[in-house]
Amino acid sequence: MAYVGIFMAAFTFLLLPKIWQVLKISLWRPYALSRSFRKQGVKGPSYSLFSGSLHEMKRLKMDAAQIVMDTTSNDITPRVLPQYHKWCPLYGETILYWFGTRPVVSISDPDLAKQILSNKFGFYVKPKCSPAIQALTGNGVALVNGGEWARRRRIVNPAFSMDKLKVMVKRMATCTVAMLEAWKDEANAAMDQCKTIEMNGEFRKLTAEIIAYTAFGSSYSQGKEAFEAQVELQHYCAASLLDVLIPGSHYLPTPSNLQLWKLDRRIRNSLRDIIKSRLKPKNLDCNYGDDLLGLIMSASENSDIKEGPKLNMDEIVEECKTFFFAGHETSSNLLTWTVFLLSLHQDWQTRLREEVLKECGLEIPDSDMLARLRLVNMVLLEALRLYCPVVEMFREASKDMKLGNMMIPKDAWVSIPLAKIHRSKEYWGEDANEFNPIRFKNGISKAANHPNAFLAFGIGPRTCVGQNFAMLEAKAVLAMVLQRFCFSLSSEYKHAPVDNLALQPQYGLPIVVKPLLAQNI
Ligand code: HEM
Repeated sequence: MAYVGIFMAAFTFLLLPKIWQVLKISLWRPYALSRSFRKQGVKGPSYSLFSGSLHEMKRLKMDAAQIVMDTTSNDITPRVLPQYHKWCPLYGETILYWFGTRPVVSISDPDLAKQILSNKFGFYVKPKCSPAIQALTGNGVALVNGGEWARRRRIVNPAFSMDKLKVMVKRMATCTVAMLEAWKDEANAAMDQCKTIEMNGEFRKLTAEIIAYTAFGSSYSQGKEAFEAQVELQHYCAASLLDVLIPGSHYLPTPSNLQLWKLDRRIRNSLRDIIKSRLKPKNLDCNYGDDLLGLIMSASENSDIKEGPKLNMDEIVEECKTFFFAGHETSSNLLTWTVFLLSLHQDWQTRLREEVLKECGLEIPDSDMLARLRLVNMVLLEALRLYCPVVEMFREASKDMKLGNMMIPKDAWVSIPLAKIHRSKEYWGEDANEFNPIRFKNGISKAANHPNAFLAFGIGPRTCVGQNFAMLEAKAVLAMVLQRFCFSLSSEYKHAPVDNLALQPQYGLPIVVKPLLAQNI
């Protein structure tokens, strides 16, 4: 009898509160929040126990992945953001849905997006990612929040200043020449001097080379090894994005966790070795080199940061991973989609080639030449608008927040679907889905009838730290391609943009390249 009493007492005091907690999170809160949002005029798909809207989203994504679009259509939302394509006609532009038990409010109004992304007090924070995503992207400046973020951003910023980037253009060009030489050899070996090349794969390799070279300079081959493991890791993460997260499951030695831990160890060890080799013999003037790693190590030593210590070894490792992840997928996809658009719009390809030959001749472009490429810049921005590598951004409300006419409760997420905002007719006009680089002739803020309708690099304090790097890299690579080749879309191409952590062509981008005979470079 006594045991039963003890059991009942334990049940009452230990288990009941837990059960109540689970019921509150998985039943009561979704019910109460759905009601409260409905009163504020915000509707959405109904909540399913534990999985929220995840199963529906997964199903819609799987169905969308079967669609092959018309090659000339730039309307990628049904394929890339199928959930909004289905839900918006039913519930309106602002939608409440559920990542498991977590409420997410999707915002498509640039004014509200600006309020979220530019919040002065940092009340909308970056949401905590799954351990797999953290291992992949690095728990660096892109993921941390608050004072920790400010400390890291201050250390990282100077490495991306324009004068430092100018030096890096040479390294970007060196990597590009090697790739283009290989293309030329392959094309010249063909009877008709034409060669079909899968551009997405080529640009991924190239941007990985560039980031490894600009990040690690002389330690480049060691850095490449680490980054190759990171690419492998990406396959595990992309597959698990819409899985329902079971608390604690990342500690279990499942086959995929074991593989993930192994890759993570390999990445860390390689990066630690590189950093250690820079530290000895100890550099007295704290000059660790002019590559990204060296600049960050120097900035960390020299900075007059009051709050908190300078970056330690593990933190530098995380920043290196962040640069690689943030810097190579996005940039390669910008190049991929720009080449795709220029293959379809041969008139623009000719115009850009004329501009490049006028400003750079047949020389390897330097940063001053690149700065004069106005049309190239406009085309890159238009490619970023139509095929933005990051299709959606998320933030978490760190306290109850008033947003427009809505109350966003603490812990709720807000999503900003860039790909949708970028093709809204309300902001971009009737030709929102057309390729029209001229719209950027007076700069980004005047391209649409709302100054914040272009969000490819984010806005506010957490805007992309590598955007100048990315634009210089894209201009340099594109200019060098245009100097040497004309190109057109292969008949094998299937138009199927897909969001695998960045916007990619699902079946690759086969492009027919032909060396320009007049340009013997
Ligand atoms: C076309 C190329 C690129 C695009 C479209 C892009 C896009 C973005 C976007 C949208 C954000 C903001 C994300 C958010 O607020 O949730 C971001 C942040 C960031 N990007 Fe990029 N990015 C590109 C290239 C790069 C490169 C080349 C690097 C570094 C080498 C880089 C490093 C970062 C970092 C570190 C952050 C986090 C900044 C912070 O939170 O303070 N990005 N990027």
